[in-house]
Amino acid sequence: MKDDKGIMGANKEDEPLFETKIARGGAAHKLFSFTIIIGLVLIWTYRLILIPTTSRRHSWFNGILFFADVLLGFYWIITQSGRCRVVYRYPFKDRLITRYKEKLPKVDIFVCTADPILEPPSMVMSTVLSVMSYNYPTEKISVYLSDDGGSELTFYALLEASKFSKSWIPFTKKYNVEPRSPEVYFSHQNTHMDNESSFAHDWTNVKELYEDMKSRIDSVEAKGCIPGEIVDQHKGFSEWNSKVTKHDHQSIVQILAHNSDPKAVDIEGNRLPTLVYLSREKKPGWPHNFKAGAMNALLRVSEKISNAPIILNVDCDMYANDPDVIQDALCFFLDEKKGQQISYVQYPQQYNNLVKNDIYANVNLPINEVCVPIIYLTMPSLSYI
Ligand SMILES: O=c1ccn([C@@H]2O[C@H](COP(=O)(O)OP(=O)(O)O[C@H]3O[C@H](CO)[C@@H](O)[C@H](O)[C@H]3O)[C@@H](O)[C@H]2O)c(=O)[nH]1
Ligand SMILES: [Mn+2]
Repeated sequence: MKDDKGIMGANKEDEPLFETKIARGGAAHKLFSFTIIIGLVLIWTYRLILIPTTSRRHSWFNGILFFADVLLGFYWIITQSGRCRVVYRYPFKDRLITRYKEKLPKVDIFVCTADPILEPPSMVMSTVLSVMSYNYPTEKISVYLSDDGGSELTFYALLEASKFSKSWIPFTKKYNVEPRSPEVYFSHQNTHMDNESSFAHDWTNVKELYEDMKSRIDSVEAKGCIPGEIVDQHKGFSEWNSKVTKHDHQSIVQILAHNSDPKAVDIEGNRLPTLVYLSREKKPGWPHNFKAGAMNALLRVSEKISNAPIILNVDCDMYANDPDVIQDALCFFLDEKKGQQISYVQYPQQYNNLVKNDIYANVNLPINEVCVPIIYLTMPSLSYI
């Protein structure tokens, strides 16, 4: 008998957490590219050698054409850099879970919003609820909403979302529903369930709670201010007064749930993720640096509250269409051999609600469906609502 890595097979602890495979057909693509490069060089040579000398106007015009050909060829060559050696990466979540169990790291999730009119709070809450319900130990997740709109409407919406999360999170995990954005989930599954199963019962119940929450948020938004009886429900509203505007206000930080608080539990008694509202200080004349500025403020605030080693960032108009997003990313960060070289994992984005003609080509067919199709099957992606 040899050692563990011999006859007995590879030591489980040594197995990598992700695998990189080179796509097939690389040689054929290189050959194809090479023939195009030859074509390009021939066109350039043709232009250079056969510059018409009959008139100055002709040679000037031909010079411009030569320049255009060189530019187009150059751009084409640059695009080849991403296609000549396509690799696919496959994370092994099961190995991650069995190896790390209780030792899985804490994760801070940053959601940025900037304007309650352009980015309606009910939409932002679906994003927040989708990230709160990832398949990951809830006591290790902290969700921070950065509100550059400095709006009490967004704060109110987050308060509503924190109450609804007590039903939404256990529902998603019990039935493994996908996607975890309640707005997208219920708009895909909008038929009435009339059977007697416990799923149908829970589904109807949670859908009703969701619709109620959404209509409360939307009606407060339509009014443009928070009714007095709601203001009395939470001391956080005292941060707002008539002087607070989007561009001029003090820092506002409100912790709506903390996962070390034994009272912060869902309807089944499981710990809730930490949930924090942040609206960083703004003063007229001081550059706030948009999303980058918001991320800096989020780093400083989260450092004091949860200080997780891993940070996940989403825009407020996104949702994760795969609840295992965190586990997938951790396979790259925690891989014993290669993890130290990785500081950043980016998921592909897909766009929803596009107009039929997609005049700005947002659906990005060449990249999403031709160049990296397998990544879509194996990697989670963040989607725009
Ligand atoms: O002062 C600001 C301005 C924007 N945002 C947020 O930043 C995000 C992105 O802004 P958006 O205007 O929606 O830009 P998009 O073009 O939709 O987003 C793409 O482009 C951005 C800037 O290039 C990147 O930051 C995003 O991640 C990327 O998805 C949104 O959540 C905003 O709420 C702020 O937090 N503060
Ligand atoms: Mn956006």
